[in-house]
Amino acid sequence: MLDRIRSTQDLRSLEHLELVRLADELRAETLKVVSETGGHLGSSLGVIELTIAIHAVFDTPHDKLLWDVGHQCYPHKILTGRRERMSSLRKKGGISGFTRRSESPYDPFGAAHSSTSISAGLGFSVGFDLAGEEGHVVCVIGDGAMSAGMAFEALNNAGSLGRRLIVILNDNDMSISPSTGALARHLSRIRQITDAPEAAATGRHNLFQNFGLRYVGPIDGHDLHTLLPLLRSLKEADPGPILLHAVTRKGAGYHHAEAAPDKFHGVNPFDILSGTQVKTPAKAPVYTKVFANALIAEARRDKRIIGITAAMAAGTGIDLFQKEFPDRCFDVGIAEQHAVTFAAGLAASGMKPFCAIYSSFLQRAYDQIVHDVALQNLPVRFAIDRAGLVGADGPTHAGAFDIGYLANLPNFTVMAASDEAELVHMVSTAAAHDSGPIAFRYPRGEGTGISLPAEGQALQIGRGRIVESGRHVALLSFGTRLAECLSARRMLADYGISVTVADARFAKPLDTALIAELFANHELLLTVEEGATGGFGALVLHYLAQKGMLDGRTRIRTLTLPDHFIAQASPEDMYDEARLTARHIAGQVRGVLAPHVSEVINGHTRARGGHQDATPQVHRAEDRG
Ligand SMILES: Cc1ncc(C[n+]2csc(CCOP(=O)(O)OP(=O)(O)O)c2C)c(N)n1
Ligand SMILES: CC(=O)[C@@H](O)[C@H](O)COP(=O)(O)O
Ligand SMILES: [Mg+2]
Repeated sequence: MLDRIRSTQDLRSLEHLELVRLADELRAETLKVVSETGGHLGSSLGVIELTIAIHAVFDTPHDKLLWDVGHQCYPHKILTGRRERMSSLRKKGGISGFTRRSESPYDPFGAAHSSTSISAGLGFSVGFDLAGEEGHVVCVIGDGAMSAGMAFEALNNAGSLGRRLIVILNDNDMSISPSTGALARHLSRIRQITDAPEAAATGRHNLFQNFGLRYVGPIDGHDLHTLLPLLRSLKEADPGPILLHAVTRKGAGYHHAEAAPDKFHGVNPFDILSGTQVKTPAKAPVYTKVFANALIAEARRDKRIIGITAAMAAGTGIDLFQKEFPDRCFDVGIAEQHAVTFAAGLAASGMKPFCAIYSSFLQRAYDQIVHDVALQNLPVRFAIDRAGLVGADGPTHAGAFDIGYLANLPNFTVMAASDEAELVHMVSTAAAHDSGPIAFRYPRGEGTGISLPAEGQALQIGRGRIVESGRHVALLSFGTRLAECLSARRMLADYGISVTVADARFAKPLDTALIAELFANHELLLTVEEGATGGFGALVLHYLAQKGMLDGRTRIRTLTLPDHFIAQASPEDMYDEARLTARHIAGQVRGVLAPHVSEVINGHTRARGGHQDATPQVHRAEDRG
């Protein structure tokens, strides 16, 4: 059956029973693809029937189908002309793991960050009206995504505008982990109506109806015999917003995923029979685990320490904290804005809240960071995981901007761990720092393998460290590019170029003494960061300019992420494209010095402050204080 589908037009010509058979084939194909590529399995298996029914009833791509988050879009992609390319899913040059406008007309709107579909869908609906065009808009949003404030902003507007819009709530009672919050309870109450008709009366006026949407359901989201006629009737219904409540099972049709829907939310390639995922042996602990253990150690000493996550308990390691401190741990649902201001309230009440949020998801809470935290100088601690480039999730999940968007805020202290030992110390530093907001960032994945300190030591705020000394060039790293800087140092030694490598540790407050010394005592200062332009390097330049030190005698370059979004690939390949690897750093040094390299190496450079041979007398590597 699947072989007959070249476009959704073909799908619309299938008989009912052929669609039922197609569902089995589509489920098997989705399972096979993801077992080979890895990716978001559970949510994709949960929408097989919904995907078929929507494309069978609506005239896609003219009618717009929006997938919230988009992580469940693999069956949609298989049915909309991308079947042959699915083996490239989430790989370099391959199919994205989320919907993308540039990929297909069947993807009218990109996604990956949750809870955007109703807003965008309403935009398309009003767009049809204003263009005088007939068209339907269907938004599929999960119960987890529905818990975000943005979804309610959209419902509020949709309910009042009264435009034609079909919202399908894909309710599997799961986010990544089990759904939390009052909405989850409300949905479970509504779901019970199917089992207890007498309860129907009480369920009549549910939340969605009170928002002005016609509510239909709850129905079995896996039953095509129900879905197909119902969607056809909704398509012909009078214009106005409708919410269809479809009850599904995350991982439906694959027993391993149904039994452990959290474990099968995002998977590595796996063996279908056993459900065993392929895992490369870890060379070092992952940063997330190091953070969680360090926070637990601090929380044992200080009962004011609170852990907060926005529906990413496992992803941030807060689930480990929750095991030991259930009363001091809060999963607020997909609600980053609320998480930040909730933390601000806790800080104002004398607690020590640690808000553990991925860098890219934290973008959603920027005004709360500025208005509720920075402006009031409240000591909220931000544990920013997935800083820098993350790999298969691609540009939507890149932690590219937090340095710039935090270090420009008054009262903030902004740190980046250069390795997992530094991360332990930064957790202690944040725990001890009660005079204002403080953030520390660290990447997805494994550390360097450096031995971890038995106990974290609070760092002296605003102090960086020299890791290796040299004479000609200084590499000042902010974050985990430090390892690449040390490799570049070894490469440059082969050309007779002697390199100092320093770990800035802080983007705010800057270690101005270290920067001034490095700048005064080297031919070239290079800053390196896993962030977009306008972050650490810009702040160093700003400082040197303000001090009138940019006199041309010392050269300076700032290495940052490029001014374009980098498509998914392995993190290594993405950093290669970003030109932030050791060979790029070394190449940049040689490029800048090229015309003068012999003078530089032989010490016959321009008249300078007489420090030619002095190794900068600043903080030593062992100086943790
Ligand atoms: C703003 C934002 N925060 C967090 C996430 C991480 N995330 C991806 S999927 C997901 C759970 C979504 O649950 P639901 O909408 O119910 O979809 P399901 O996986 O159950 O199909 C979360 C929290 C995200 N994508 N965007
Ligand atoms: C779809 C989504 O946003 C999450 O599932 C995200 O992909 C998790 O990222 P990590 O795999 O880095 O935890
Ligand atoms: Mg769900």
